[in-house]
Formats: sequence, C-alpha cells, structure tokens
Amino acid sequence: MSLIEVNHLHFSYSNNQEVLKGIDLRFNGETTAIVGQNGAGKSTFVKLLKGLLTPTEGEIIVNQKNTKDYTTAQLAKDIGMVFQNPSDQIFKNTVISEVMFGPLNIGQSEAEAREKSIEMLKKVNLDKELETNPYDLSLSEPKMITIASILAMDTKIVIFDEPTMGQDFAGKEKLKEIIFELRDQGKLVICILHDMDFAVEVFERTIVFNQGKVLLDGPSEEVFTHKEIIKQAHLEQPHIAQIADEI
Ligand SMILES: Nc1ncnc2c1ncn2[C@@H]1O[C@H](COP(=O)(O)OP(=O)(O)OP(=O)(O)O)[C@@H](O)[C@H]1O
Repeated sequence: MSLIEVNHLHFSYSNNQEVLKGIDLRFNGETTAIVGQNGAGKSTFVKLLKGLLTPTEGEIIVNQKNTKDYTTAQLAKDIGMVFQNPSDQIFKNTVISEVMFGPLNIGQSEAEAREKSIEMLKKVNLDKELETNPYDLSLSEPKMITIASILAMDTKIVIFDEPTMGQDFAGKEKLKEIIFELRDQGKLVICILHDMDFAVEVFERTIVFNQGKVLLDGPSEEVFTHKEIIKQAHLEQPHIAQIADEI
C-alpha cells in the first residue's frame, strides 16, 4: 500500500465551482514537486492531504488512515505542512516556543520537544535566536522557523507550500539540503513550486496540475520534455531544458 492514496478526488468550496475534478494519485517515497498556474488547485489539494478540508467526492488514505475518519490533530502525527505564508503559522512570541508548539501538540515531552527543536533550529542557522521574537528577524527567516517547527515534529510526510518564495540563493541551497536529508531519512516530501528550475533540480517526480486535473505526472526531467503540454499549462520550461533545446 502506498503512503498516500488519492482515489477519484473531487472538491468544491461552493456548489457551483468544482476546484478539483477527479484526481487519482499514489505517493510512495519519491520527492515530488507539484506545479501549475495560479488557481490550478495545488494548495487545495495539499490542504486535503493534510485533512484541513474534506473531499466532496472520493477519498484520501494517508498512512492507511482515511482522512475523513480522522481529525486534523490526529493526522498531524503523520503529515506536517509548511504553509506558504509564515504569518499564517507563527503565533508565539519567541522562536523556541514557536518551534516547540507542534512537537508538544503531538505528544512529545517538554525535554524531547526542546531538544528536537534546537536541533532543527541549528539546521536552519537560527539556534542563536531562541528567545527572539520571530517578527524581529529578517524577511526570509520566519519561513525557516516554520520549517524547523515542522521538522521537529518528525512526521513521515512533509509538505511545503511554495518554500522558495522570498528565499535568496543561500536560502534555496539550505532548502535543497533539507529536502535531500528528509529523502535520505526515508520521508516523503511533497512541494508546491512556481520555480521550475528548483523542481527539476531537486525533485525526482513532478506532477503538473491544470484546472483541477493532473495534466502530467512522471520523473521531473521527463515531464519537462513535454514542451507543448507545459505551455498549455501556462508554465515556463526550466532553464536547463531551454538551454538543451538551443544546443
Ligand atoms: N477558501 C476558499 N474559498 C473559495 N474558493 C477558494 C478558496 N481557496 C481557493 N479557492 C479557489 O479555488 C481555486 C483553486 O485555488 P488554489 O489556491 O487551490 O490554487 P493554487 O493552484 O494553489 O493557486 P496558487 O498558485 O495561486 O496558490 C481558485 O479558483 C481559488 O479562487
């Protein structure tokens, strides 16, 4: 059985507009990028995986749990998600209390949560800022706090919604390192991206969403060889593919 199974998934926020129109997908260990133009349904899809929304039709099985039979809090032990906008996630007034919140919430002891949180803050170079208010840090750092807090929960599945947004070269390199490390630990990483270069460089698999459906799905390098379909989805080719074409 796959780590995540999505069967015949449909979803609407309201009666007259279907946002997801029949999605069937399996996720095992492959690091996976989800790409697609604005409004394609990517964020809605990952919110459904995380149990923040319930399918209108069809089902999602996460680590053998049908999401509709579990609360978001119960699913939080299996699946962690770093939101697009750090201010949707950060609400504590020190870095350490923010990062410890998630681990404590899923039942880690105070000592375990603190140790894990400091370890993860070290990974994102914020272990010298334990007592700092997250909003006193520089622009790109709140995102790193939210990443540390999800990593400290040590879930089998980690979802990132647009992690490269607002990150400079060093930030992207750090992200790459974190994603590779998670993959090497046997975790499933799923990431919504607008940066096609990052998708093809870092992710084994890419899924292209278009108007609530899956347009392409396969090894990242192979997916981006479908130039016409990529264009139809209003996406750019990664630079590496453009250069290869020119050569
Ligand atoms: N809370 C909501 N209530 C009603 N409609 C919504 C809600 N959230 C998203 N939508 C609509 O659902 C559709 C899909 O949105 P979604 O955010 O999932 O797309 P996306 O591919 O993640 O886009 P982006 O790249 O801009 O984040 C859009 O038409 C959007 O307006």
